[in-house]
Amino acid sequence: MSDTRNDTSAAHEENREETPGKAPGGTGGSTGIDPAVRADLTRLRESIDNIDAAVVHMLAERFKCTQQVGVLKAEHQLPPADPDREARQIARLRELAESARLDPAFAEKLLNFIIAEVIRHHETIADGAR
Ligand SMILES: C=C(O[C@@H]1C=C(C(=O)O)C=C[C@H]1O)C(=O)O
Repeated sequence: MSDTRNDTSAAHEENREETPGKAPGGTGGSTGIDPAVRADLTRLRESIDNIDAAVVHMLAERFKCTQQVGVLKAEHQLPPADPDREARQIARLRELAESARLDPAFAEKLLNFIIAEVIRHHETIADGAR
């Protein structure tokens, strides 16, 4: 069978005996890892941590803006969701994702996830204004 997910070869069975997440052939943890590989992993993980921090800060700023939009909408009896605006944002984000070599479907899912939370906030703000 060519589907490696269903591979029952001896090598595959051997790999399955290793603890998931641990380097094969060593004592486990980081002790068996080549120092050069360890250094690369550390460097990359430091960048990942910085990026994750930037994402959190950017999201926090975005939610500060959307909260203000929610207050404006509640004050002027506007609906929490604006599907036309969302469609334009999704089209734009998909294009940006493509040029950045990010999966556009993933970018769309992420934006929809964020927008759903924003709409929930706007509904809460509107409920409080009633
Ligand atoms: C923030 C707004 O409210 C909602 C949330 C959006 C968003 O998070 O980008 C976009 C459209 C609306 O459904 C808005 O109308 O601009």
